[in-house]
Amino acid sequence: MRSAEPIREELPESRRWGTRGTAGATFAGQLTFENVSRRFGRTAAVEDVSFTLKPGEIACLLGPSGCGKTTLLRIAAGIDKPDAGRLLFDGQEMAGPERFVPPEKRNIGLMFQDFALFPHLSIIDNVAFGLNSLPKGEARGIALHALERVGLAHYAHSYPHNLSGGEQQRVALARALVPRPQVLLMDEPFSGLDQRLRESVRAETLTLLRETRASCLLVTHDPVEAMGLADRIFLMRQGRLIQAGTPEELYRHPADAPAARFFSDTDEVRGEVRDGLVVTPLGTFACPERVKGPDALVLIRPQGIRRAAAGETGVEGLVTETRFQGDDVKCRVLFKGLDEPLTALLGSKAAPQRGETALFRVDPDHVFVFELASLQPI
Ligand SMILES: Nc1ncnc2c1ncn2[C@@H]1O[C@H](COP(=O)(O)OP(=O)(O)OP(=O)(O)O)[C@@H](O)[C@H]1O
Repeated sequence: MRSAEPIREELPESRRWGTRGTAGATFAGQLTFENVSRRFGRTAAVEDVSFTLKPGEIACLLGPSGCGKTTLLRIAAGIDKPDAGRLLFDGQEMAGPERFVPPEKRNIGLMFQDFALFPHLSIIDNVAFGLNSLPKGEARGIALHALERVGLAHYAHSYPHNLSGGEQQRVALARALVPRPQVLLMDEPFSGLDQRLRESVRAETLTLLRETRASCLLVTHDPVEAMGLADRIFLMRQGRLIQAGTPEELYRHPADAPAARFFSDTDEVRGEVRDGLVVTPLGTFACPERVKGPDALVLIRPQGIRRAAAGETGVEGLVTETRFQGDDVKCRVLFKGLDEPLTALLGSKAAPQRGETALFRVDPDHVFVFELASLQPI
């Protein structure tokens, strides 16, 4: 049903979201967690976490279920309070021993995984909901502009149940962005979407976030999603911040063995530390200073094992299993000196047959050496 009310008014420049590439006047906020802890009974949901989300940055809180990501987001939003430590917004204390600023005074936007659109409100009224301090006509004008930007203006007078999951997600994003929050907090915003849709909605979300210039802290348990979206990743485990860095830093230089395992499949072999090197049946690798020996845990990514080229030396391995995967073939290769085969991801054109013996080389960029004690799973 179409409303008779006008929904478009001339907007002052500063209230417009703006068309692609012409973001309005929002100044991105900086969010600082300073030694934040939160307990629930005997559970330490968050323990002594410190980090800063920089202005305009898109960062992911990444970690397995129950590691404290949502608790941190709730503390940032003001839905929950820390037991210890402080939360600062642009240097001002929002939560701490002396002070608590309520959610509505924080200029922080929130978007949760179930989108939480109001079923009884039209799409345009859902988007205009957070603009209740403005006259209705102006609020609807801004909402319509935001809907145009996410390509859904034609649904302005429909209701949430008429829209697909991906469309509802875009409406929720428009709703979260129209009040021009300085920081947007998103909790698993793509988890309700199927795989194919997820990628396109994720790309669109990234474009919109860059356009509106809001700083964004996004919770996910999916390392691929975090690497595709984030300027920086904060990796959490059991309530603690394990590592912070760019996706490349975390992927190439994981802080510990569970962090390496979290970012991709790995096989593990034991190495012997000798004169600053670690010796394994697959070759000798540099040994980082943190590993004292005499034994070391060596993690090898499947993409780090390749076939030796003609004339190259290599380690002999027997291919015990092959699985075609399109561009790649996943092989299980048994090397001399090891009890179990390792997984190698080989280009399908160069892949050996099952039962074949071939020479292999291991790329040190995909090898990570840690103390042997680091067997704890993430
Ligand atoms: N209100 C609560 N009462 C009791 N325990 C809680 C409460 N909220 C969180 N916890 C516990 O705190 C820990 C961290 O929970 P949190 O929801 O922050 O983790 P998460 O990383 O966001 O997990 P998920 O990805 O499953 O949402 C968990 O052990 C959880 O059971």
